Amino acid sequence: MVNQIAHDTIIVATKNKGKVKEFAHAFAAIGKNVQSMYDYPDLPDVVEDGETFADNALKKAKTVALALGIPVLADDSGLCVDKLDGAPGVYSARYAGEGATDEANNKKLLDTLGQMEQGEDTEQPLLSPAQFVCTLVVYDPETDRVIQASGDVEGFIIAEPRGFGGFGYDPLFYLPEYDKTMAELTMEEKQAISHRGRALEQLMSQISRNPS
Ligand SMILES: O=c1nc[nH]c2c1ncn2[C@H]1C[C@H](O)[C@@H](COP(=O)(O)OP(=O)(O)OP(=O)(O)O)O1
Ligand SMILES: [Mg+2]
Repeated sequence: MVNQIAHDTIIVATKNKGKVKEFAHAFAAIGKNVQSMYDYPDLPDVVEDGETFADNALKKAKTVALALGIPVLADDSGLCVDKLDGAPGVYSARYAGEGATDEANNKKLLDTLGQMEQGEDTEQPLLSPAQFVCTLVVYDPETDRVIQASGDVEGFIIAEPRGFGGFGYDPLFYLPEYDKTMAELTMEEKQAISHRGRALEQLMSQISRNPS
């Protein structure tokens, strides 16, 4: 990548428009454009069958980088809920089934937690601790070099969605220190504290410490 950081355009192996917006915003700050898999319609599909975020991120970065012949960044991320023993985890995107919408995944999460709560003596429904987790991988097809970075953020799942920013599970992810959900933060605020923002910071510092 490191090569790639020298270029004006960063290619991100994603089809998630929410991620594309966040990366575009982050890289604009250092004068870089972002392209995604939508800019290269003939790319092969990537089956995300890894057991970890890192496995899937590497698979996405490598598949697209080998197809294009240049370094590529990929993001694999998800929501881990304590009460669900870390689920949906790497299955976050398809929690409610293959190709599920964010709305369907959010509904499934609330239904699942709601069912678990029946019979529980709880005053505060659904304040289940949870983490967002993100692993970023850059793969350079010329050198076979891999750079990996991760980030996470702690919060709580709330019973009613709040806010219209962000994407995915953001409206259900409550941050007590802000008294807001992730979907009620501005993009700058989200970036400063999110799993993706933290992973990106770690990635950039690795690259600046170890350029090639
Ligand atoms: O900041 C976030 N705010 C809310 N939800 C989030 C976030 N970050 C990941 N998530 C959720 C969305 C999706 O359900 C799953 C990611 O799955 P993941 O496979 O990495 O991404 P994806 O399939 O949407 O796009 P792609 O693989 O093309 O990058 O975790
Ligand atoms: Mg995916």
